[in-house]
Amino acid sequence: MLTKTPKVLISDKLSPAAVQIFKDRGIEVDFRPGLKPAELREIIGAYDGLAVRSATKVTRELMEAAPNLKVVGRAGIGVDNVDVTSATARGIVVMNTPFGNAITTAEHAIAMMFALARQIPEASASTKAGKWEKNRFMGVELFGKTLGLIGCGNIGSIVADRAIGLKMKVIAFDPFLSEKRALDLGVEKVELHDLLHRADFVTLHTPLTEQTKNILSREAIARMKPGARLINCARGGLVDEAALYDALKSGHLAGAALDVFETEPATDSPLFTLENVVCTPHLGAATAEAQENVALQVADQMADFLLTGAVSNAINMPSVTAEEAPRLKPYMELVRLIGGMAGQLTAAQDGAIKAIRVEYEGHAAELNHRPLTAAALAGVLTPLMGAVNMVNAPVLAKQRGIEVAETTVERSGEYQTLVRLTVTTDRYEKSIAGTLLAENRPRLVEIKGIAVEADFAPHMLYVTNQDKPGFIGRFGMALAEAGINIATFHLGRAAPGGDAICLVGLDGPIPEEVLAGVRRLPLVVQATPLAF
Ligand SMILES: NC(=O)C1=CN([C@@H]2O[C@H](COP(=O)(O)OP(=O)(O)OC[C@H]3O[C@@H](n4cnc5c(N)ncnc54)[C@H](O)[C@@H]3O)[C@@H](O)[C@H]2O)C=CC1
Ligand SMILES: O=C(O)CCC(=O)C(=O)O
Repeated sequence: MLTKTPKVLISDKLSPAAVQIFKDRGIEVDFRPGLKPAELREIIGAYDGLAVRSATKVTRELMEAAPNLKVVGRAGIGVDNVDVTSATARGIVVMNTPFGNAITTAEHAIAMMFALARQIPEASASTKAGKWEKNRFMGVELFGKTLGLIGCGNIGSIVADRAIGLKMKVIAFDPFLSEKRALDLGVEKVELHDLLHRADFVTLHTPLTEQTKNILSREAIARMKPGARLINCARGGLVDEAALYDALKSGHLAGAALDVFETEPATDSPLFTLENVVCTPHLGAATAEAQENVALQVADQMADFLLTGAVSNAINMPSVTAEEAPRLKPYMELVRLIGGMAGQLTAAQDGAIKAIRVEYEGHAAELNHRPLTAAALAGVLTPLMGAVNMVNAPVLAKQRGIEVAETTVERSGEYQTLVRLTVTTDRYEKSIAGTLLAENRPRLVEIKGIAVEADFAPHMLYVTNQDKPGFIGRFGMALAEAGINIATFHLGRAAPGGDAICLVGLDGPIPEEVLAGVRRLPLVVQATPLAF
């Protein structure tokens, strides 16, 4: 959430509805579709948000030039034009609009199937050329034919529904499709080789990922039923275009309808020379309704995020609803503080973190924990690794083999609400707990199981000492002699004469030589400056 007016750039042709939403929500917006990559890199540094369709390539290089960028919004479904890994590493939220253009794209796939079955584009061109070639265009019926869906998610299932209405038999290959869902949709779940062997029409509806890339390889195309027809309204990289050309040219396949291509814009392709190929220029989502839907949705989602912290349809972070965002806000601050304290103490003692556990007690147990845990991780990791936020923290923790656990205890203990964070390193386990007081004021209540009640201050000094007479006087003198004012002073101990803690709020950072002096005092075990 920002304190200054956020600034958003729209770099692709989005419906003007998006511009209006941003303006209405009080966000500064620039609408500049068609910028060249170098031009975009030059200006992106000024923006908090970037809204795109598929033309803008949101690369690592672009994001490196965007220190203020917090969110990339994709007005559409596929995010293969966004380097999500780099965005996550830089703490940038990537959102899409998973439903707004699904019906439109499914309708396009059905339209392409009809176009293929009845050779409509060729017949139209011939008729307009005054040829009246009634005998040239002999089609096939869809009725009773088998349609094979590769990918049966949002779009695939709408295609299935429409195809069943056309009395086609629908079979689907999708490893994530449950038998129950398949039954509900009225489709038969099959393996890919079975689908290729049986389908008269094959239609692709998967995202382009490392797993799906080239899913219709030369071998897979060779296994398709002779005379089958292929429809691709998903992504070009799913199909081996050279192998498809050969299969169409040899007559193994009867036709293909392609909305998407390996390289776009596709202005030249051997496939364009074939009569039995129908092409559209990535028009799957191109209806007035779909474009209005995705533009409104992306602008609202981005505005919610920038103005309130609410997160919907993010690819790389847990959701936070608009209702939850204000309730979570004070807890975000609390976990940032206790996480930051744990991180600073860990950094000072130089231990490799093995595990981080976050416990939510009382009211805190009722909240949406995933974003809170992500914010707590960010708090811990920032002092160790630099700018970490709740987007990249879980990934960074995983990369470093840190085990992350959450627990909830619904009944309250001494405090109505409590969050306790425990960091386990090679050498120790250290926990810090905090609560929220009236007006959501964060309050530290426990360090290493020792009760210490303290407010957080921008500059603090954390000292552990032996609980013996003389420490407080010598410590106070050491600071006083250096002209350092103690703003707040809190003590806690495990047992009389045992380990003790002293937490001091200071008006400014403690100078190195004074810190060294404190560390040399008798009874002091360690002293760590903290900044929040
Ligand atoms: N031509 C166009 O203008 C448009 C194209 N699209 C493309 O359509 C794709 C699908 O969109 P939705 O259906 O909304 O996505 P979705 O996420 O709802 O469905 C994708 C389905 O693919 C399945 N899948 C994943 N890996 C698979 C694999 N290895 N083999 C088989 N199935 C696999 C998933 O389980 C999921 O059910 C998008 O990712 C996008 O690339 C989307 C909108 C417009
Ligand atoms: O924005 C567009 O026109 C393309 C839509 C698309 O490919 C998608 O939503 O994945």
